[in-house]
Amino acid sequence: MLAILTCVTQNHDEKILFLAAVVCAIGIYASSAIAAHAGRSEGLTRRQWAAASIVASGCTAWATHVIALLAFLPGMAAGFEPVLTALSLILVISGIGAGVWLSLGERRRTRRFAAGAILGLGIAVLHYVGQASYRVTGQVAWDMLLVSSSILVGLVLSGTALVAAGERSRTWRRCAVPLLLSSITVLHLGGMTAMTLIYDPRIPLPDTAIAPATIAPIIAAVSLGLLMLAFVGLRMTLNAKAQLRRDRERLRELASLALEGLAVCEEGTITTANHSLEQLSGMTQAELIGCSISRLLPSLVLADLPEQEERDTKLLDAGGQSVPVRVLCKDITLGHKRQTVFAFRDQRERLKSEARLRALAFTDAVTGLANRARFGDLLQHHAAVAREREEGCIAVLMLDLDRFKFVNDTFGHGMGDELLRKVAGRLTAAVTEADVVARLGGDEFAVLLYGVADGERPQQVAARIVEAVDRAFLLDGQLVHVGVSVGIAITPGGGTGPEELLRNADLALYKAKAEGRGAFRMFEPAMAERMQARNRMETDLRRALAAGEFELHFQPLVDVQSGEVTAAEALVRWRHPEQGLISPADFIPLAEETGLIVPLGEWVLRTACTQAASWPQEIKVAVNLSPVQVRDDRLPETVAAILREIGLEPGRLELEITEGVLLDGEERTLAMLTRLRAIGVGLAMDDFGTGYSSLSYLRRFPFSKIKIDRSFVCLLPDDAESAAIVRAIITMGAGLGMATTVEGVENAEQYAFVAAEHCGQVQGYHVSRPLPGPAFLGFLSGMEAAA
Ligand SMILES: Nc1nc2c(ncn2[C@@H]2O[C@@H]3COP(=O)(O)O[C@H]4[C@@H](O)[C@H](n5cnc6c(=O)[nH]c(N)nc65)O[C@@H]4COP(=O)(O)O[C@H]3[C@H]2O)c(=O)[nH]1
Repeated sequence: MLAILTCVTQNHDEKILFLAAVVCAIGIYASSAIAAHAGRSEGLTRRQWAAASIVASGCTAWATHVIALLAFLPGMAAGFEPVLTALSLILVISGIGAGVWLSLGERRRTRRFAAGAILGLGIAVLHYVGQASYRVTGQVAWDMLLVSSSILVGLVLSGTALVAAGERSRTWRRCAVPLLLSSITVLHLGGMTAMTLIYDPRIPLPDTAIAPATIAPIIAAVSLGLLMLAFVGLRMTLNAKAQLRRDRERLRELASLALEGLAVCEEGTITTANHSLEQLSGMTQAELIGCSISRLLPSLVLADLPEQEERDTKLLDAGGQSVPVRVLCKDITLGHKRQTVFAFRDQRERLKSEARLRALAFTDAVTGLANRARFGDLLQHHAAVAREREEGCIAVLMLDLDRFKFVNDTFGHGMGDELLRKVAGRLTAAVTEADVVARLGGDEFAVLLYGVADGERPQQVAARIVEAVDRAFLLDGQLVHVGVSVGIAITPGGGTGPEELLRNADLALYKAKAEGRGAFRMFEPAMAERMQARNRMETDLRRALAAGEFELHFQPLVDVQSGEVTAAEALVRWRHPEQGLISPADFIPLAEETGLIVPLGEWVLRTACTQAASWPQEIKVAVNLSPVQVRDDRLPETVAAILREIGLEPGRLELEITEGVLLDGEERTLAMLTRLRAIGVGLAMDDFGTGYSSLSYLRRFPFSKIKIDRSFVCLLPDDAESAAIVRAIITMGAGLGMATTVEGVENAEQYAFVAAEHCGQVQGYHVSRPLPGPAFLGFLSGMEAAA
């Protein structure tokens, strides 16, 4: 170290040495400014400026070295061997070129270090080939230890310089030039100190040696070139900075208009942020600028963020709160610099409205209970869990309100909704918080219980529900009674999959309703079998209708006063190819459920009217109408058309309607019956006394006849209560101007009783059983002959 210091201070002309340093500094500035410009350029221009930068670097190193040699004071004549001097220039340009080329785009430090070492090697070769070209009148001796140590240190320094140049950190990058300068200095001064010149007049300077005075102008020209290049570089740098300022300003103006938060980053550090980002992050502009983007987006690996692809993540705001954001990043060139723009879209409102929508999609709007979709999801989930864990069962309770339609039609839909809300409240109160209550639609509710051990808890819950809904509801100041029927299916016997459970709970519900409503039933496998049999029958029924397997029997109605047959009731029969004659009680309910009653009823009506047309004029025909038919708006037109088609007088047709029809909604039924009456047909209230009959019904509805149900007749004449009822109805009918028919008269005593009570007509086995058409005609002839 001392030797180097002595060499610098004693063996060098300090002014020229200073000049070498100045040329070196100018050259390095020119090379790096041009290299930076190359980095900002594209394509061929980029390559050309990169080559110029390499040549400038080589020339800088070479000129510095030669000027430093000129500063050296050997104390004897000295000169430069031209070939080696030129070769040293070529070698240093090649070395620097190779080093730079290898380091371009290289992120691995070891590779960059190797590239830097190659670059350093070029400079070392420059020095030692250059020094070899330095000739004096004497001998040159070398301190090889110093040579090799200066090369080693020089290579390490130049390798480290290129490692630093490629680092992300600005501080490290700033160290690159001083490190490279140190490498050059060490190589030069080390080489100079290692060289010992021994004056020997016997060794003259070679003839070809160029005198220092001759090489000085060449060096001056090269230095001037470097100086010019430095100016060009300076100009380009200033332009680039101005461009960057303009671009940033323009971007800031644009960004201030954006509703989304925007941040422009340079190597992960925010350089520009807009007002929206300030609001989103709760940070001021001053806090944002210079802040690392990772501080805002801690959960995002920025290197993995593809360009132009939105990512949902969390933004950490000033208060440490996570704000859900959607981030989009894009690399842009700003004033020739690669920068990254991050756009932040606040997701809070979107997520809130999505959550609201999700809640709406899974909630029943009327009751606020879970809806069908939500119930289906929960059932699927819990059924899967129950299957996997094999512990605990789940139970599905299907509920159907018994008289909801009546309430809805009578009090209106607003009250119907109110009732549903009240029912929902009672259902929720009847279960625990862990259980799920849902409204599946209309008056259909469902309950899901999980973790049940056996049928005991589901049955207890069902009993509580039946009891709760059975209590009267106060609606618009009126007490309203509705009941509920419940069907229960429990895993695994009642099914394991969600659909199976629902289907089986439905079957149990069907059974509960069929057995009288206001009750609950557990699913039993026999129910499924019965349902299958029912399904088979339905298919059979459709086929029978097409195949003409139905026939009509007629039961005479006798006028008590005259003893003559005045009418006959048409009663349908199904002559099944295998099962023989099937009673209507066995298939009419199914035909009603499936809607098949409409075509079947039309067939009955047409057939009954056709047959009646061939009977004596004074005999009427009575046809039963199902409530389903009465609900059909086209019924009056159908009846009128059939009568017209057959040519039967409307007065000869009597339509029998059960009281149940009146429950369908008074106004609608009244309108329908009025339209039927307008055709001229008679209307009989069938099975009177069994349903919800009231005197007001009889007064309001245009019935021409009451048929007293046979349940009141079977105990006559001995049962005083039955006798009183029958007597009362006959009296009431007479009072209202309606004819009365007593059904189910099976013996002479009953006949005598009703005759004594002045009933109009009698129907029953005592007169005749229902007879096929020809037999009925035979019966009529028989009656005529007897008379
Ligand atoms: N025990 C007893 N029974 C007697 C006596 N006299 C008549 N019956 C039976 O009582 C039922 C009278 O018909 P309904 O009350 O209208 O009751 C009918 C009616 O509601 C329905 N029905 C029959 N045919 C039709 C039809 O064409 N359309 C519709 N919608 N319903 C029908 O099926 C029900 C049953 O019909 P059926 O089995 O034919 O049974 C008939 C008849 O056979 C008697 O003295 N003692």
